Amino acid sequence: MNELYLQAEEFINKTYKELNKEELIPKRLKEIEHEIETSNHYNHTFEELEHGAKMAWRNANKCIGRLFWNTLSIKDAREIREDDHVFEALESHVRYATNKGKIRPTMTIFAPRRKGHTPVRIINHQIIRYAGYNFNNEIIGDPDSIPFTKLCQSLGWQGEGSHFDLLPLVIQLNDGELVWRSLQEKDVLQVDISHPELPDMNDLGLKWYAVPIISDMLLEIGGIRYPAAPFNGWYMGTEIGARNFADESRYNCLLAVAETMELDTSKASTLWKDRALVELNRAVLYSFQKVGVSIVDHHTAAEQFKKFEKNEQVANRELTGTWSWLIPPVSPAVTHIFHKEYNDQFVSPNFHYQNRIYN
Ligand code: HEM
Ligand SMILES: N=C(Nc1cccc(CNC[C@@H]2CCCN2)c1)c1cccs1
Repeated sequence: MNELYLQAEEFINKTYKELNKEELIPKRLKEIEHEIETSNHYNHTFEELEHGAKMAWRNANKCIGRLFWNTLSIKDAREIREDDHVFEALESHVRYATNKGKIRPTMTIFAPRRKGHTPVRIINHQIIRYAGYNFNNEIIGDPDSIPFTKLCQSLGWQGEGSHFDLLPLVIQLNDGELVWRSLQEKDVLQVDISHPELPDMNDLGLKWYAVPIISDMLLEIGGIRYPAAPFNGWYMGTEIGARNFADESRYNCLLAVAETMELDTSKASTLWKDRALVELNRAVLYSFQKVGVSIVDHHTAAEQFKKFEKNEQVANRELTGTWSWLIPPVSPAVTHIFHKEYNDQFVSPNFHYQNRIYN
């Protein structure tokens, strides 16, 4: 029996049951069987695409934000074939998702792989991200972006060399040459980081973008693979405050924060790193909330995840998760997640990593 048909059958049965449309299953499976026989492919209806994308989020084992899986907004971009229209769809995604700060979880889905070809690929890791440079061992910007920044420069893009240069969009159509275009600054909401009690924190000149939009993962639904399906939610504060700003291999700010707090950094046992980390994370949450940009603290996120666990039990679905990714990087053991185990099994529909064409 055809492997693609088996995956389609499993997806249709599960989906139409969840949508209370079981009576339509036999007819739909006949249509799909015929389509696969004649073209070794089948096309999802918008409803199948929409629910499949929501199921993929629900099955994302590393995601603590899954309580809201059923609220995902889907933009159908499967008919887009020209680079100008791809760029327009991405800029439209940024504006729609940003929503002046009241972030809307959104996914734009471009054409699926067919006959070994990839109609659209987005090369960026995230739609909005800062450049990274290594000027003779002087590191500027986000070190994580150094390889992609070099690729952009090789395509003719030039940054200003600041710590927060917005990277351009880079796409590939039909496995062809790379095409790039800069985002419009006015579309990119960014938040200046200040502290509720420590005024000197402003002098660090820190800021971050409001909307994280992952654009390099492949979405698989019922055996059909969508290599370009950028998706966004809102940030959990620790992603910015405990990783992007604090990792030594990222913006490496902890010592600078400790110095503005006039902490004793002479020995580890003063726990100066922990005190700087907490205040930096408080500053991130305070700054986003002050300007009305959606963000969640790691305690609230863990409580929401607990509600998700309960909902899945009531829905009679096996919960799957990746413990090491679900625990937050700040105070993990004060969340319930730390104290339980999770079944890290893969369930389709889901997301997959895919090869990076730069390094
Ligand atoms: C709505 C707010 C959301 C929050 C607060 C949230 C939070 C997170 C966090 C903190 C991570 C770990 C990221 C890291 O440590 O680098 C994560 C991973 C992930 N999330 Fe969510 N998420 C949200 C929405 C979404 C949406 C809308 C999708 C897709 C439709 C999604 C899919 C994923 C996936 C696939 C991963 C794993 C990424 C990887 O393997 O690198 N999340 N999420
Ligand atoms: N809040 C978010 N964070 C998030 C989710 C998935 C993946 C990522 C990026 N993870 C990889 C980064 C890059 C180095 C280590 N972490 C961030 C969301 C991004 C898109 C939807 S929600």
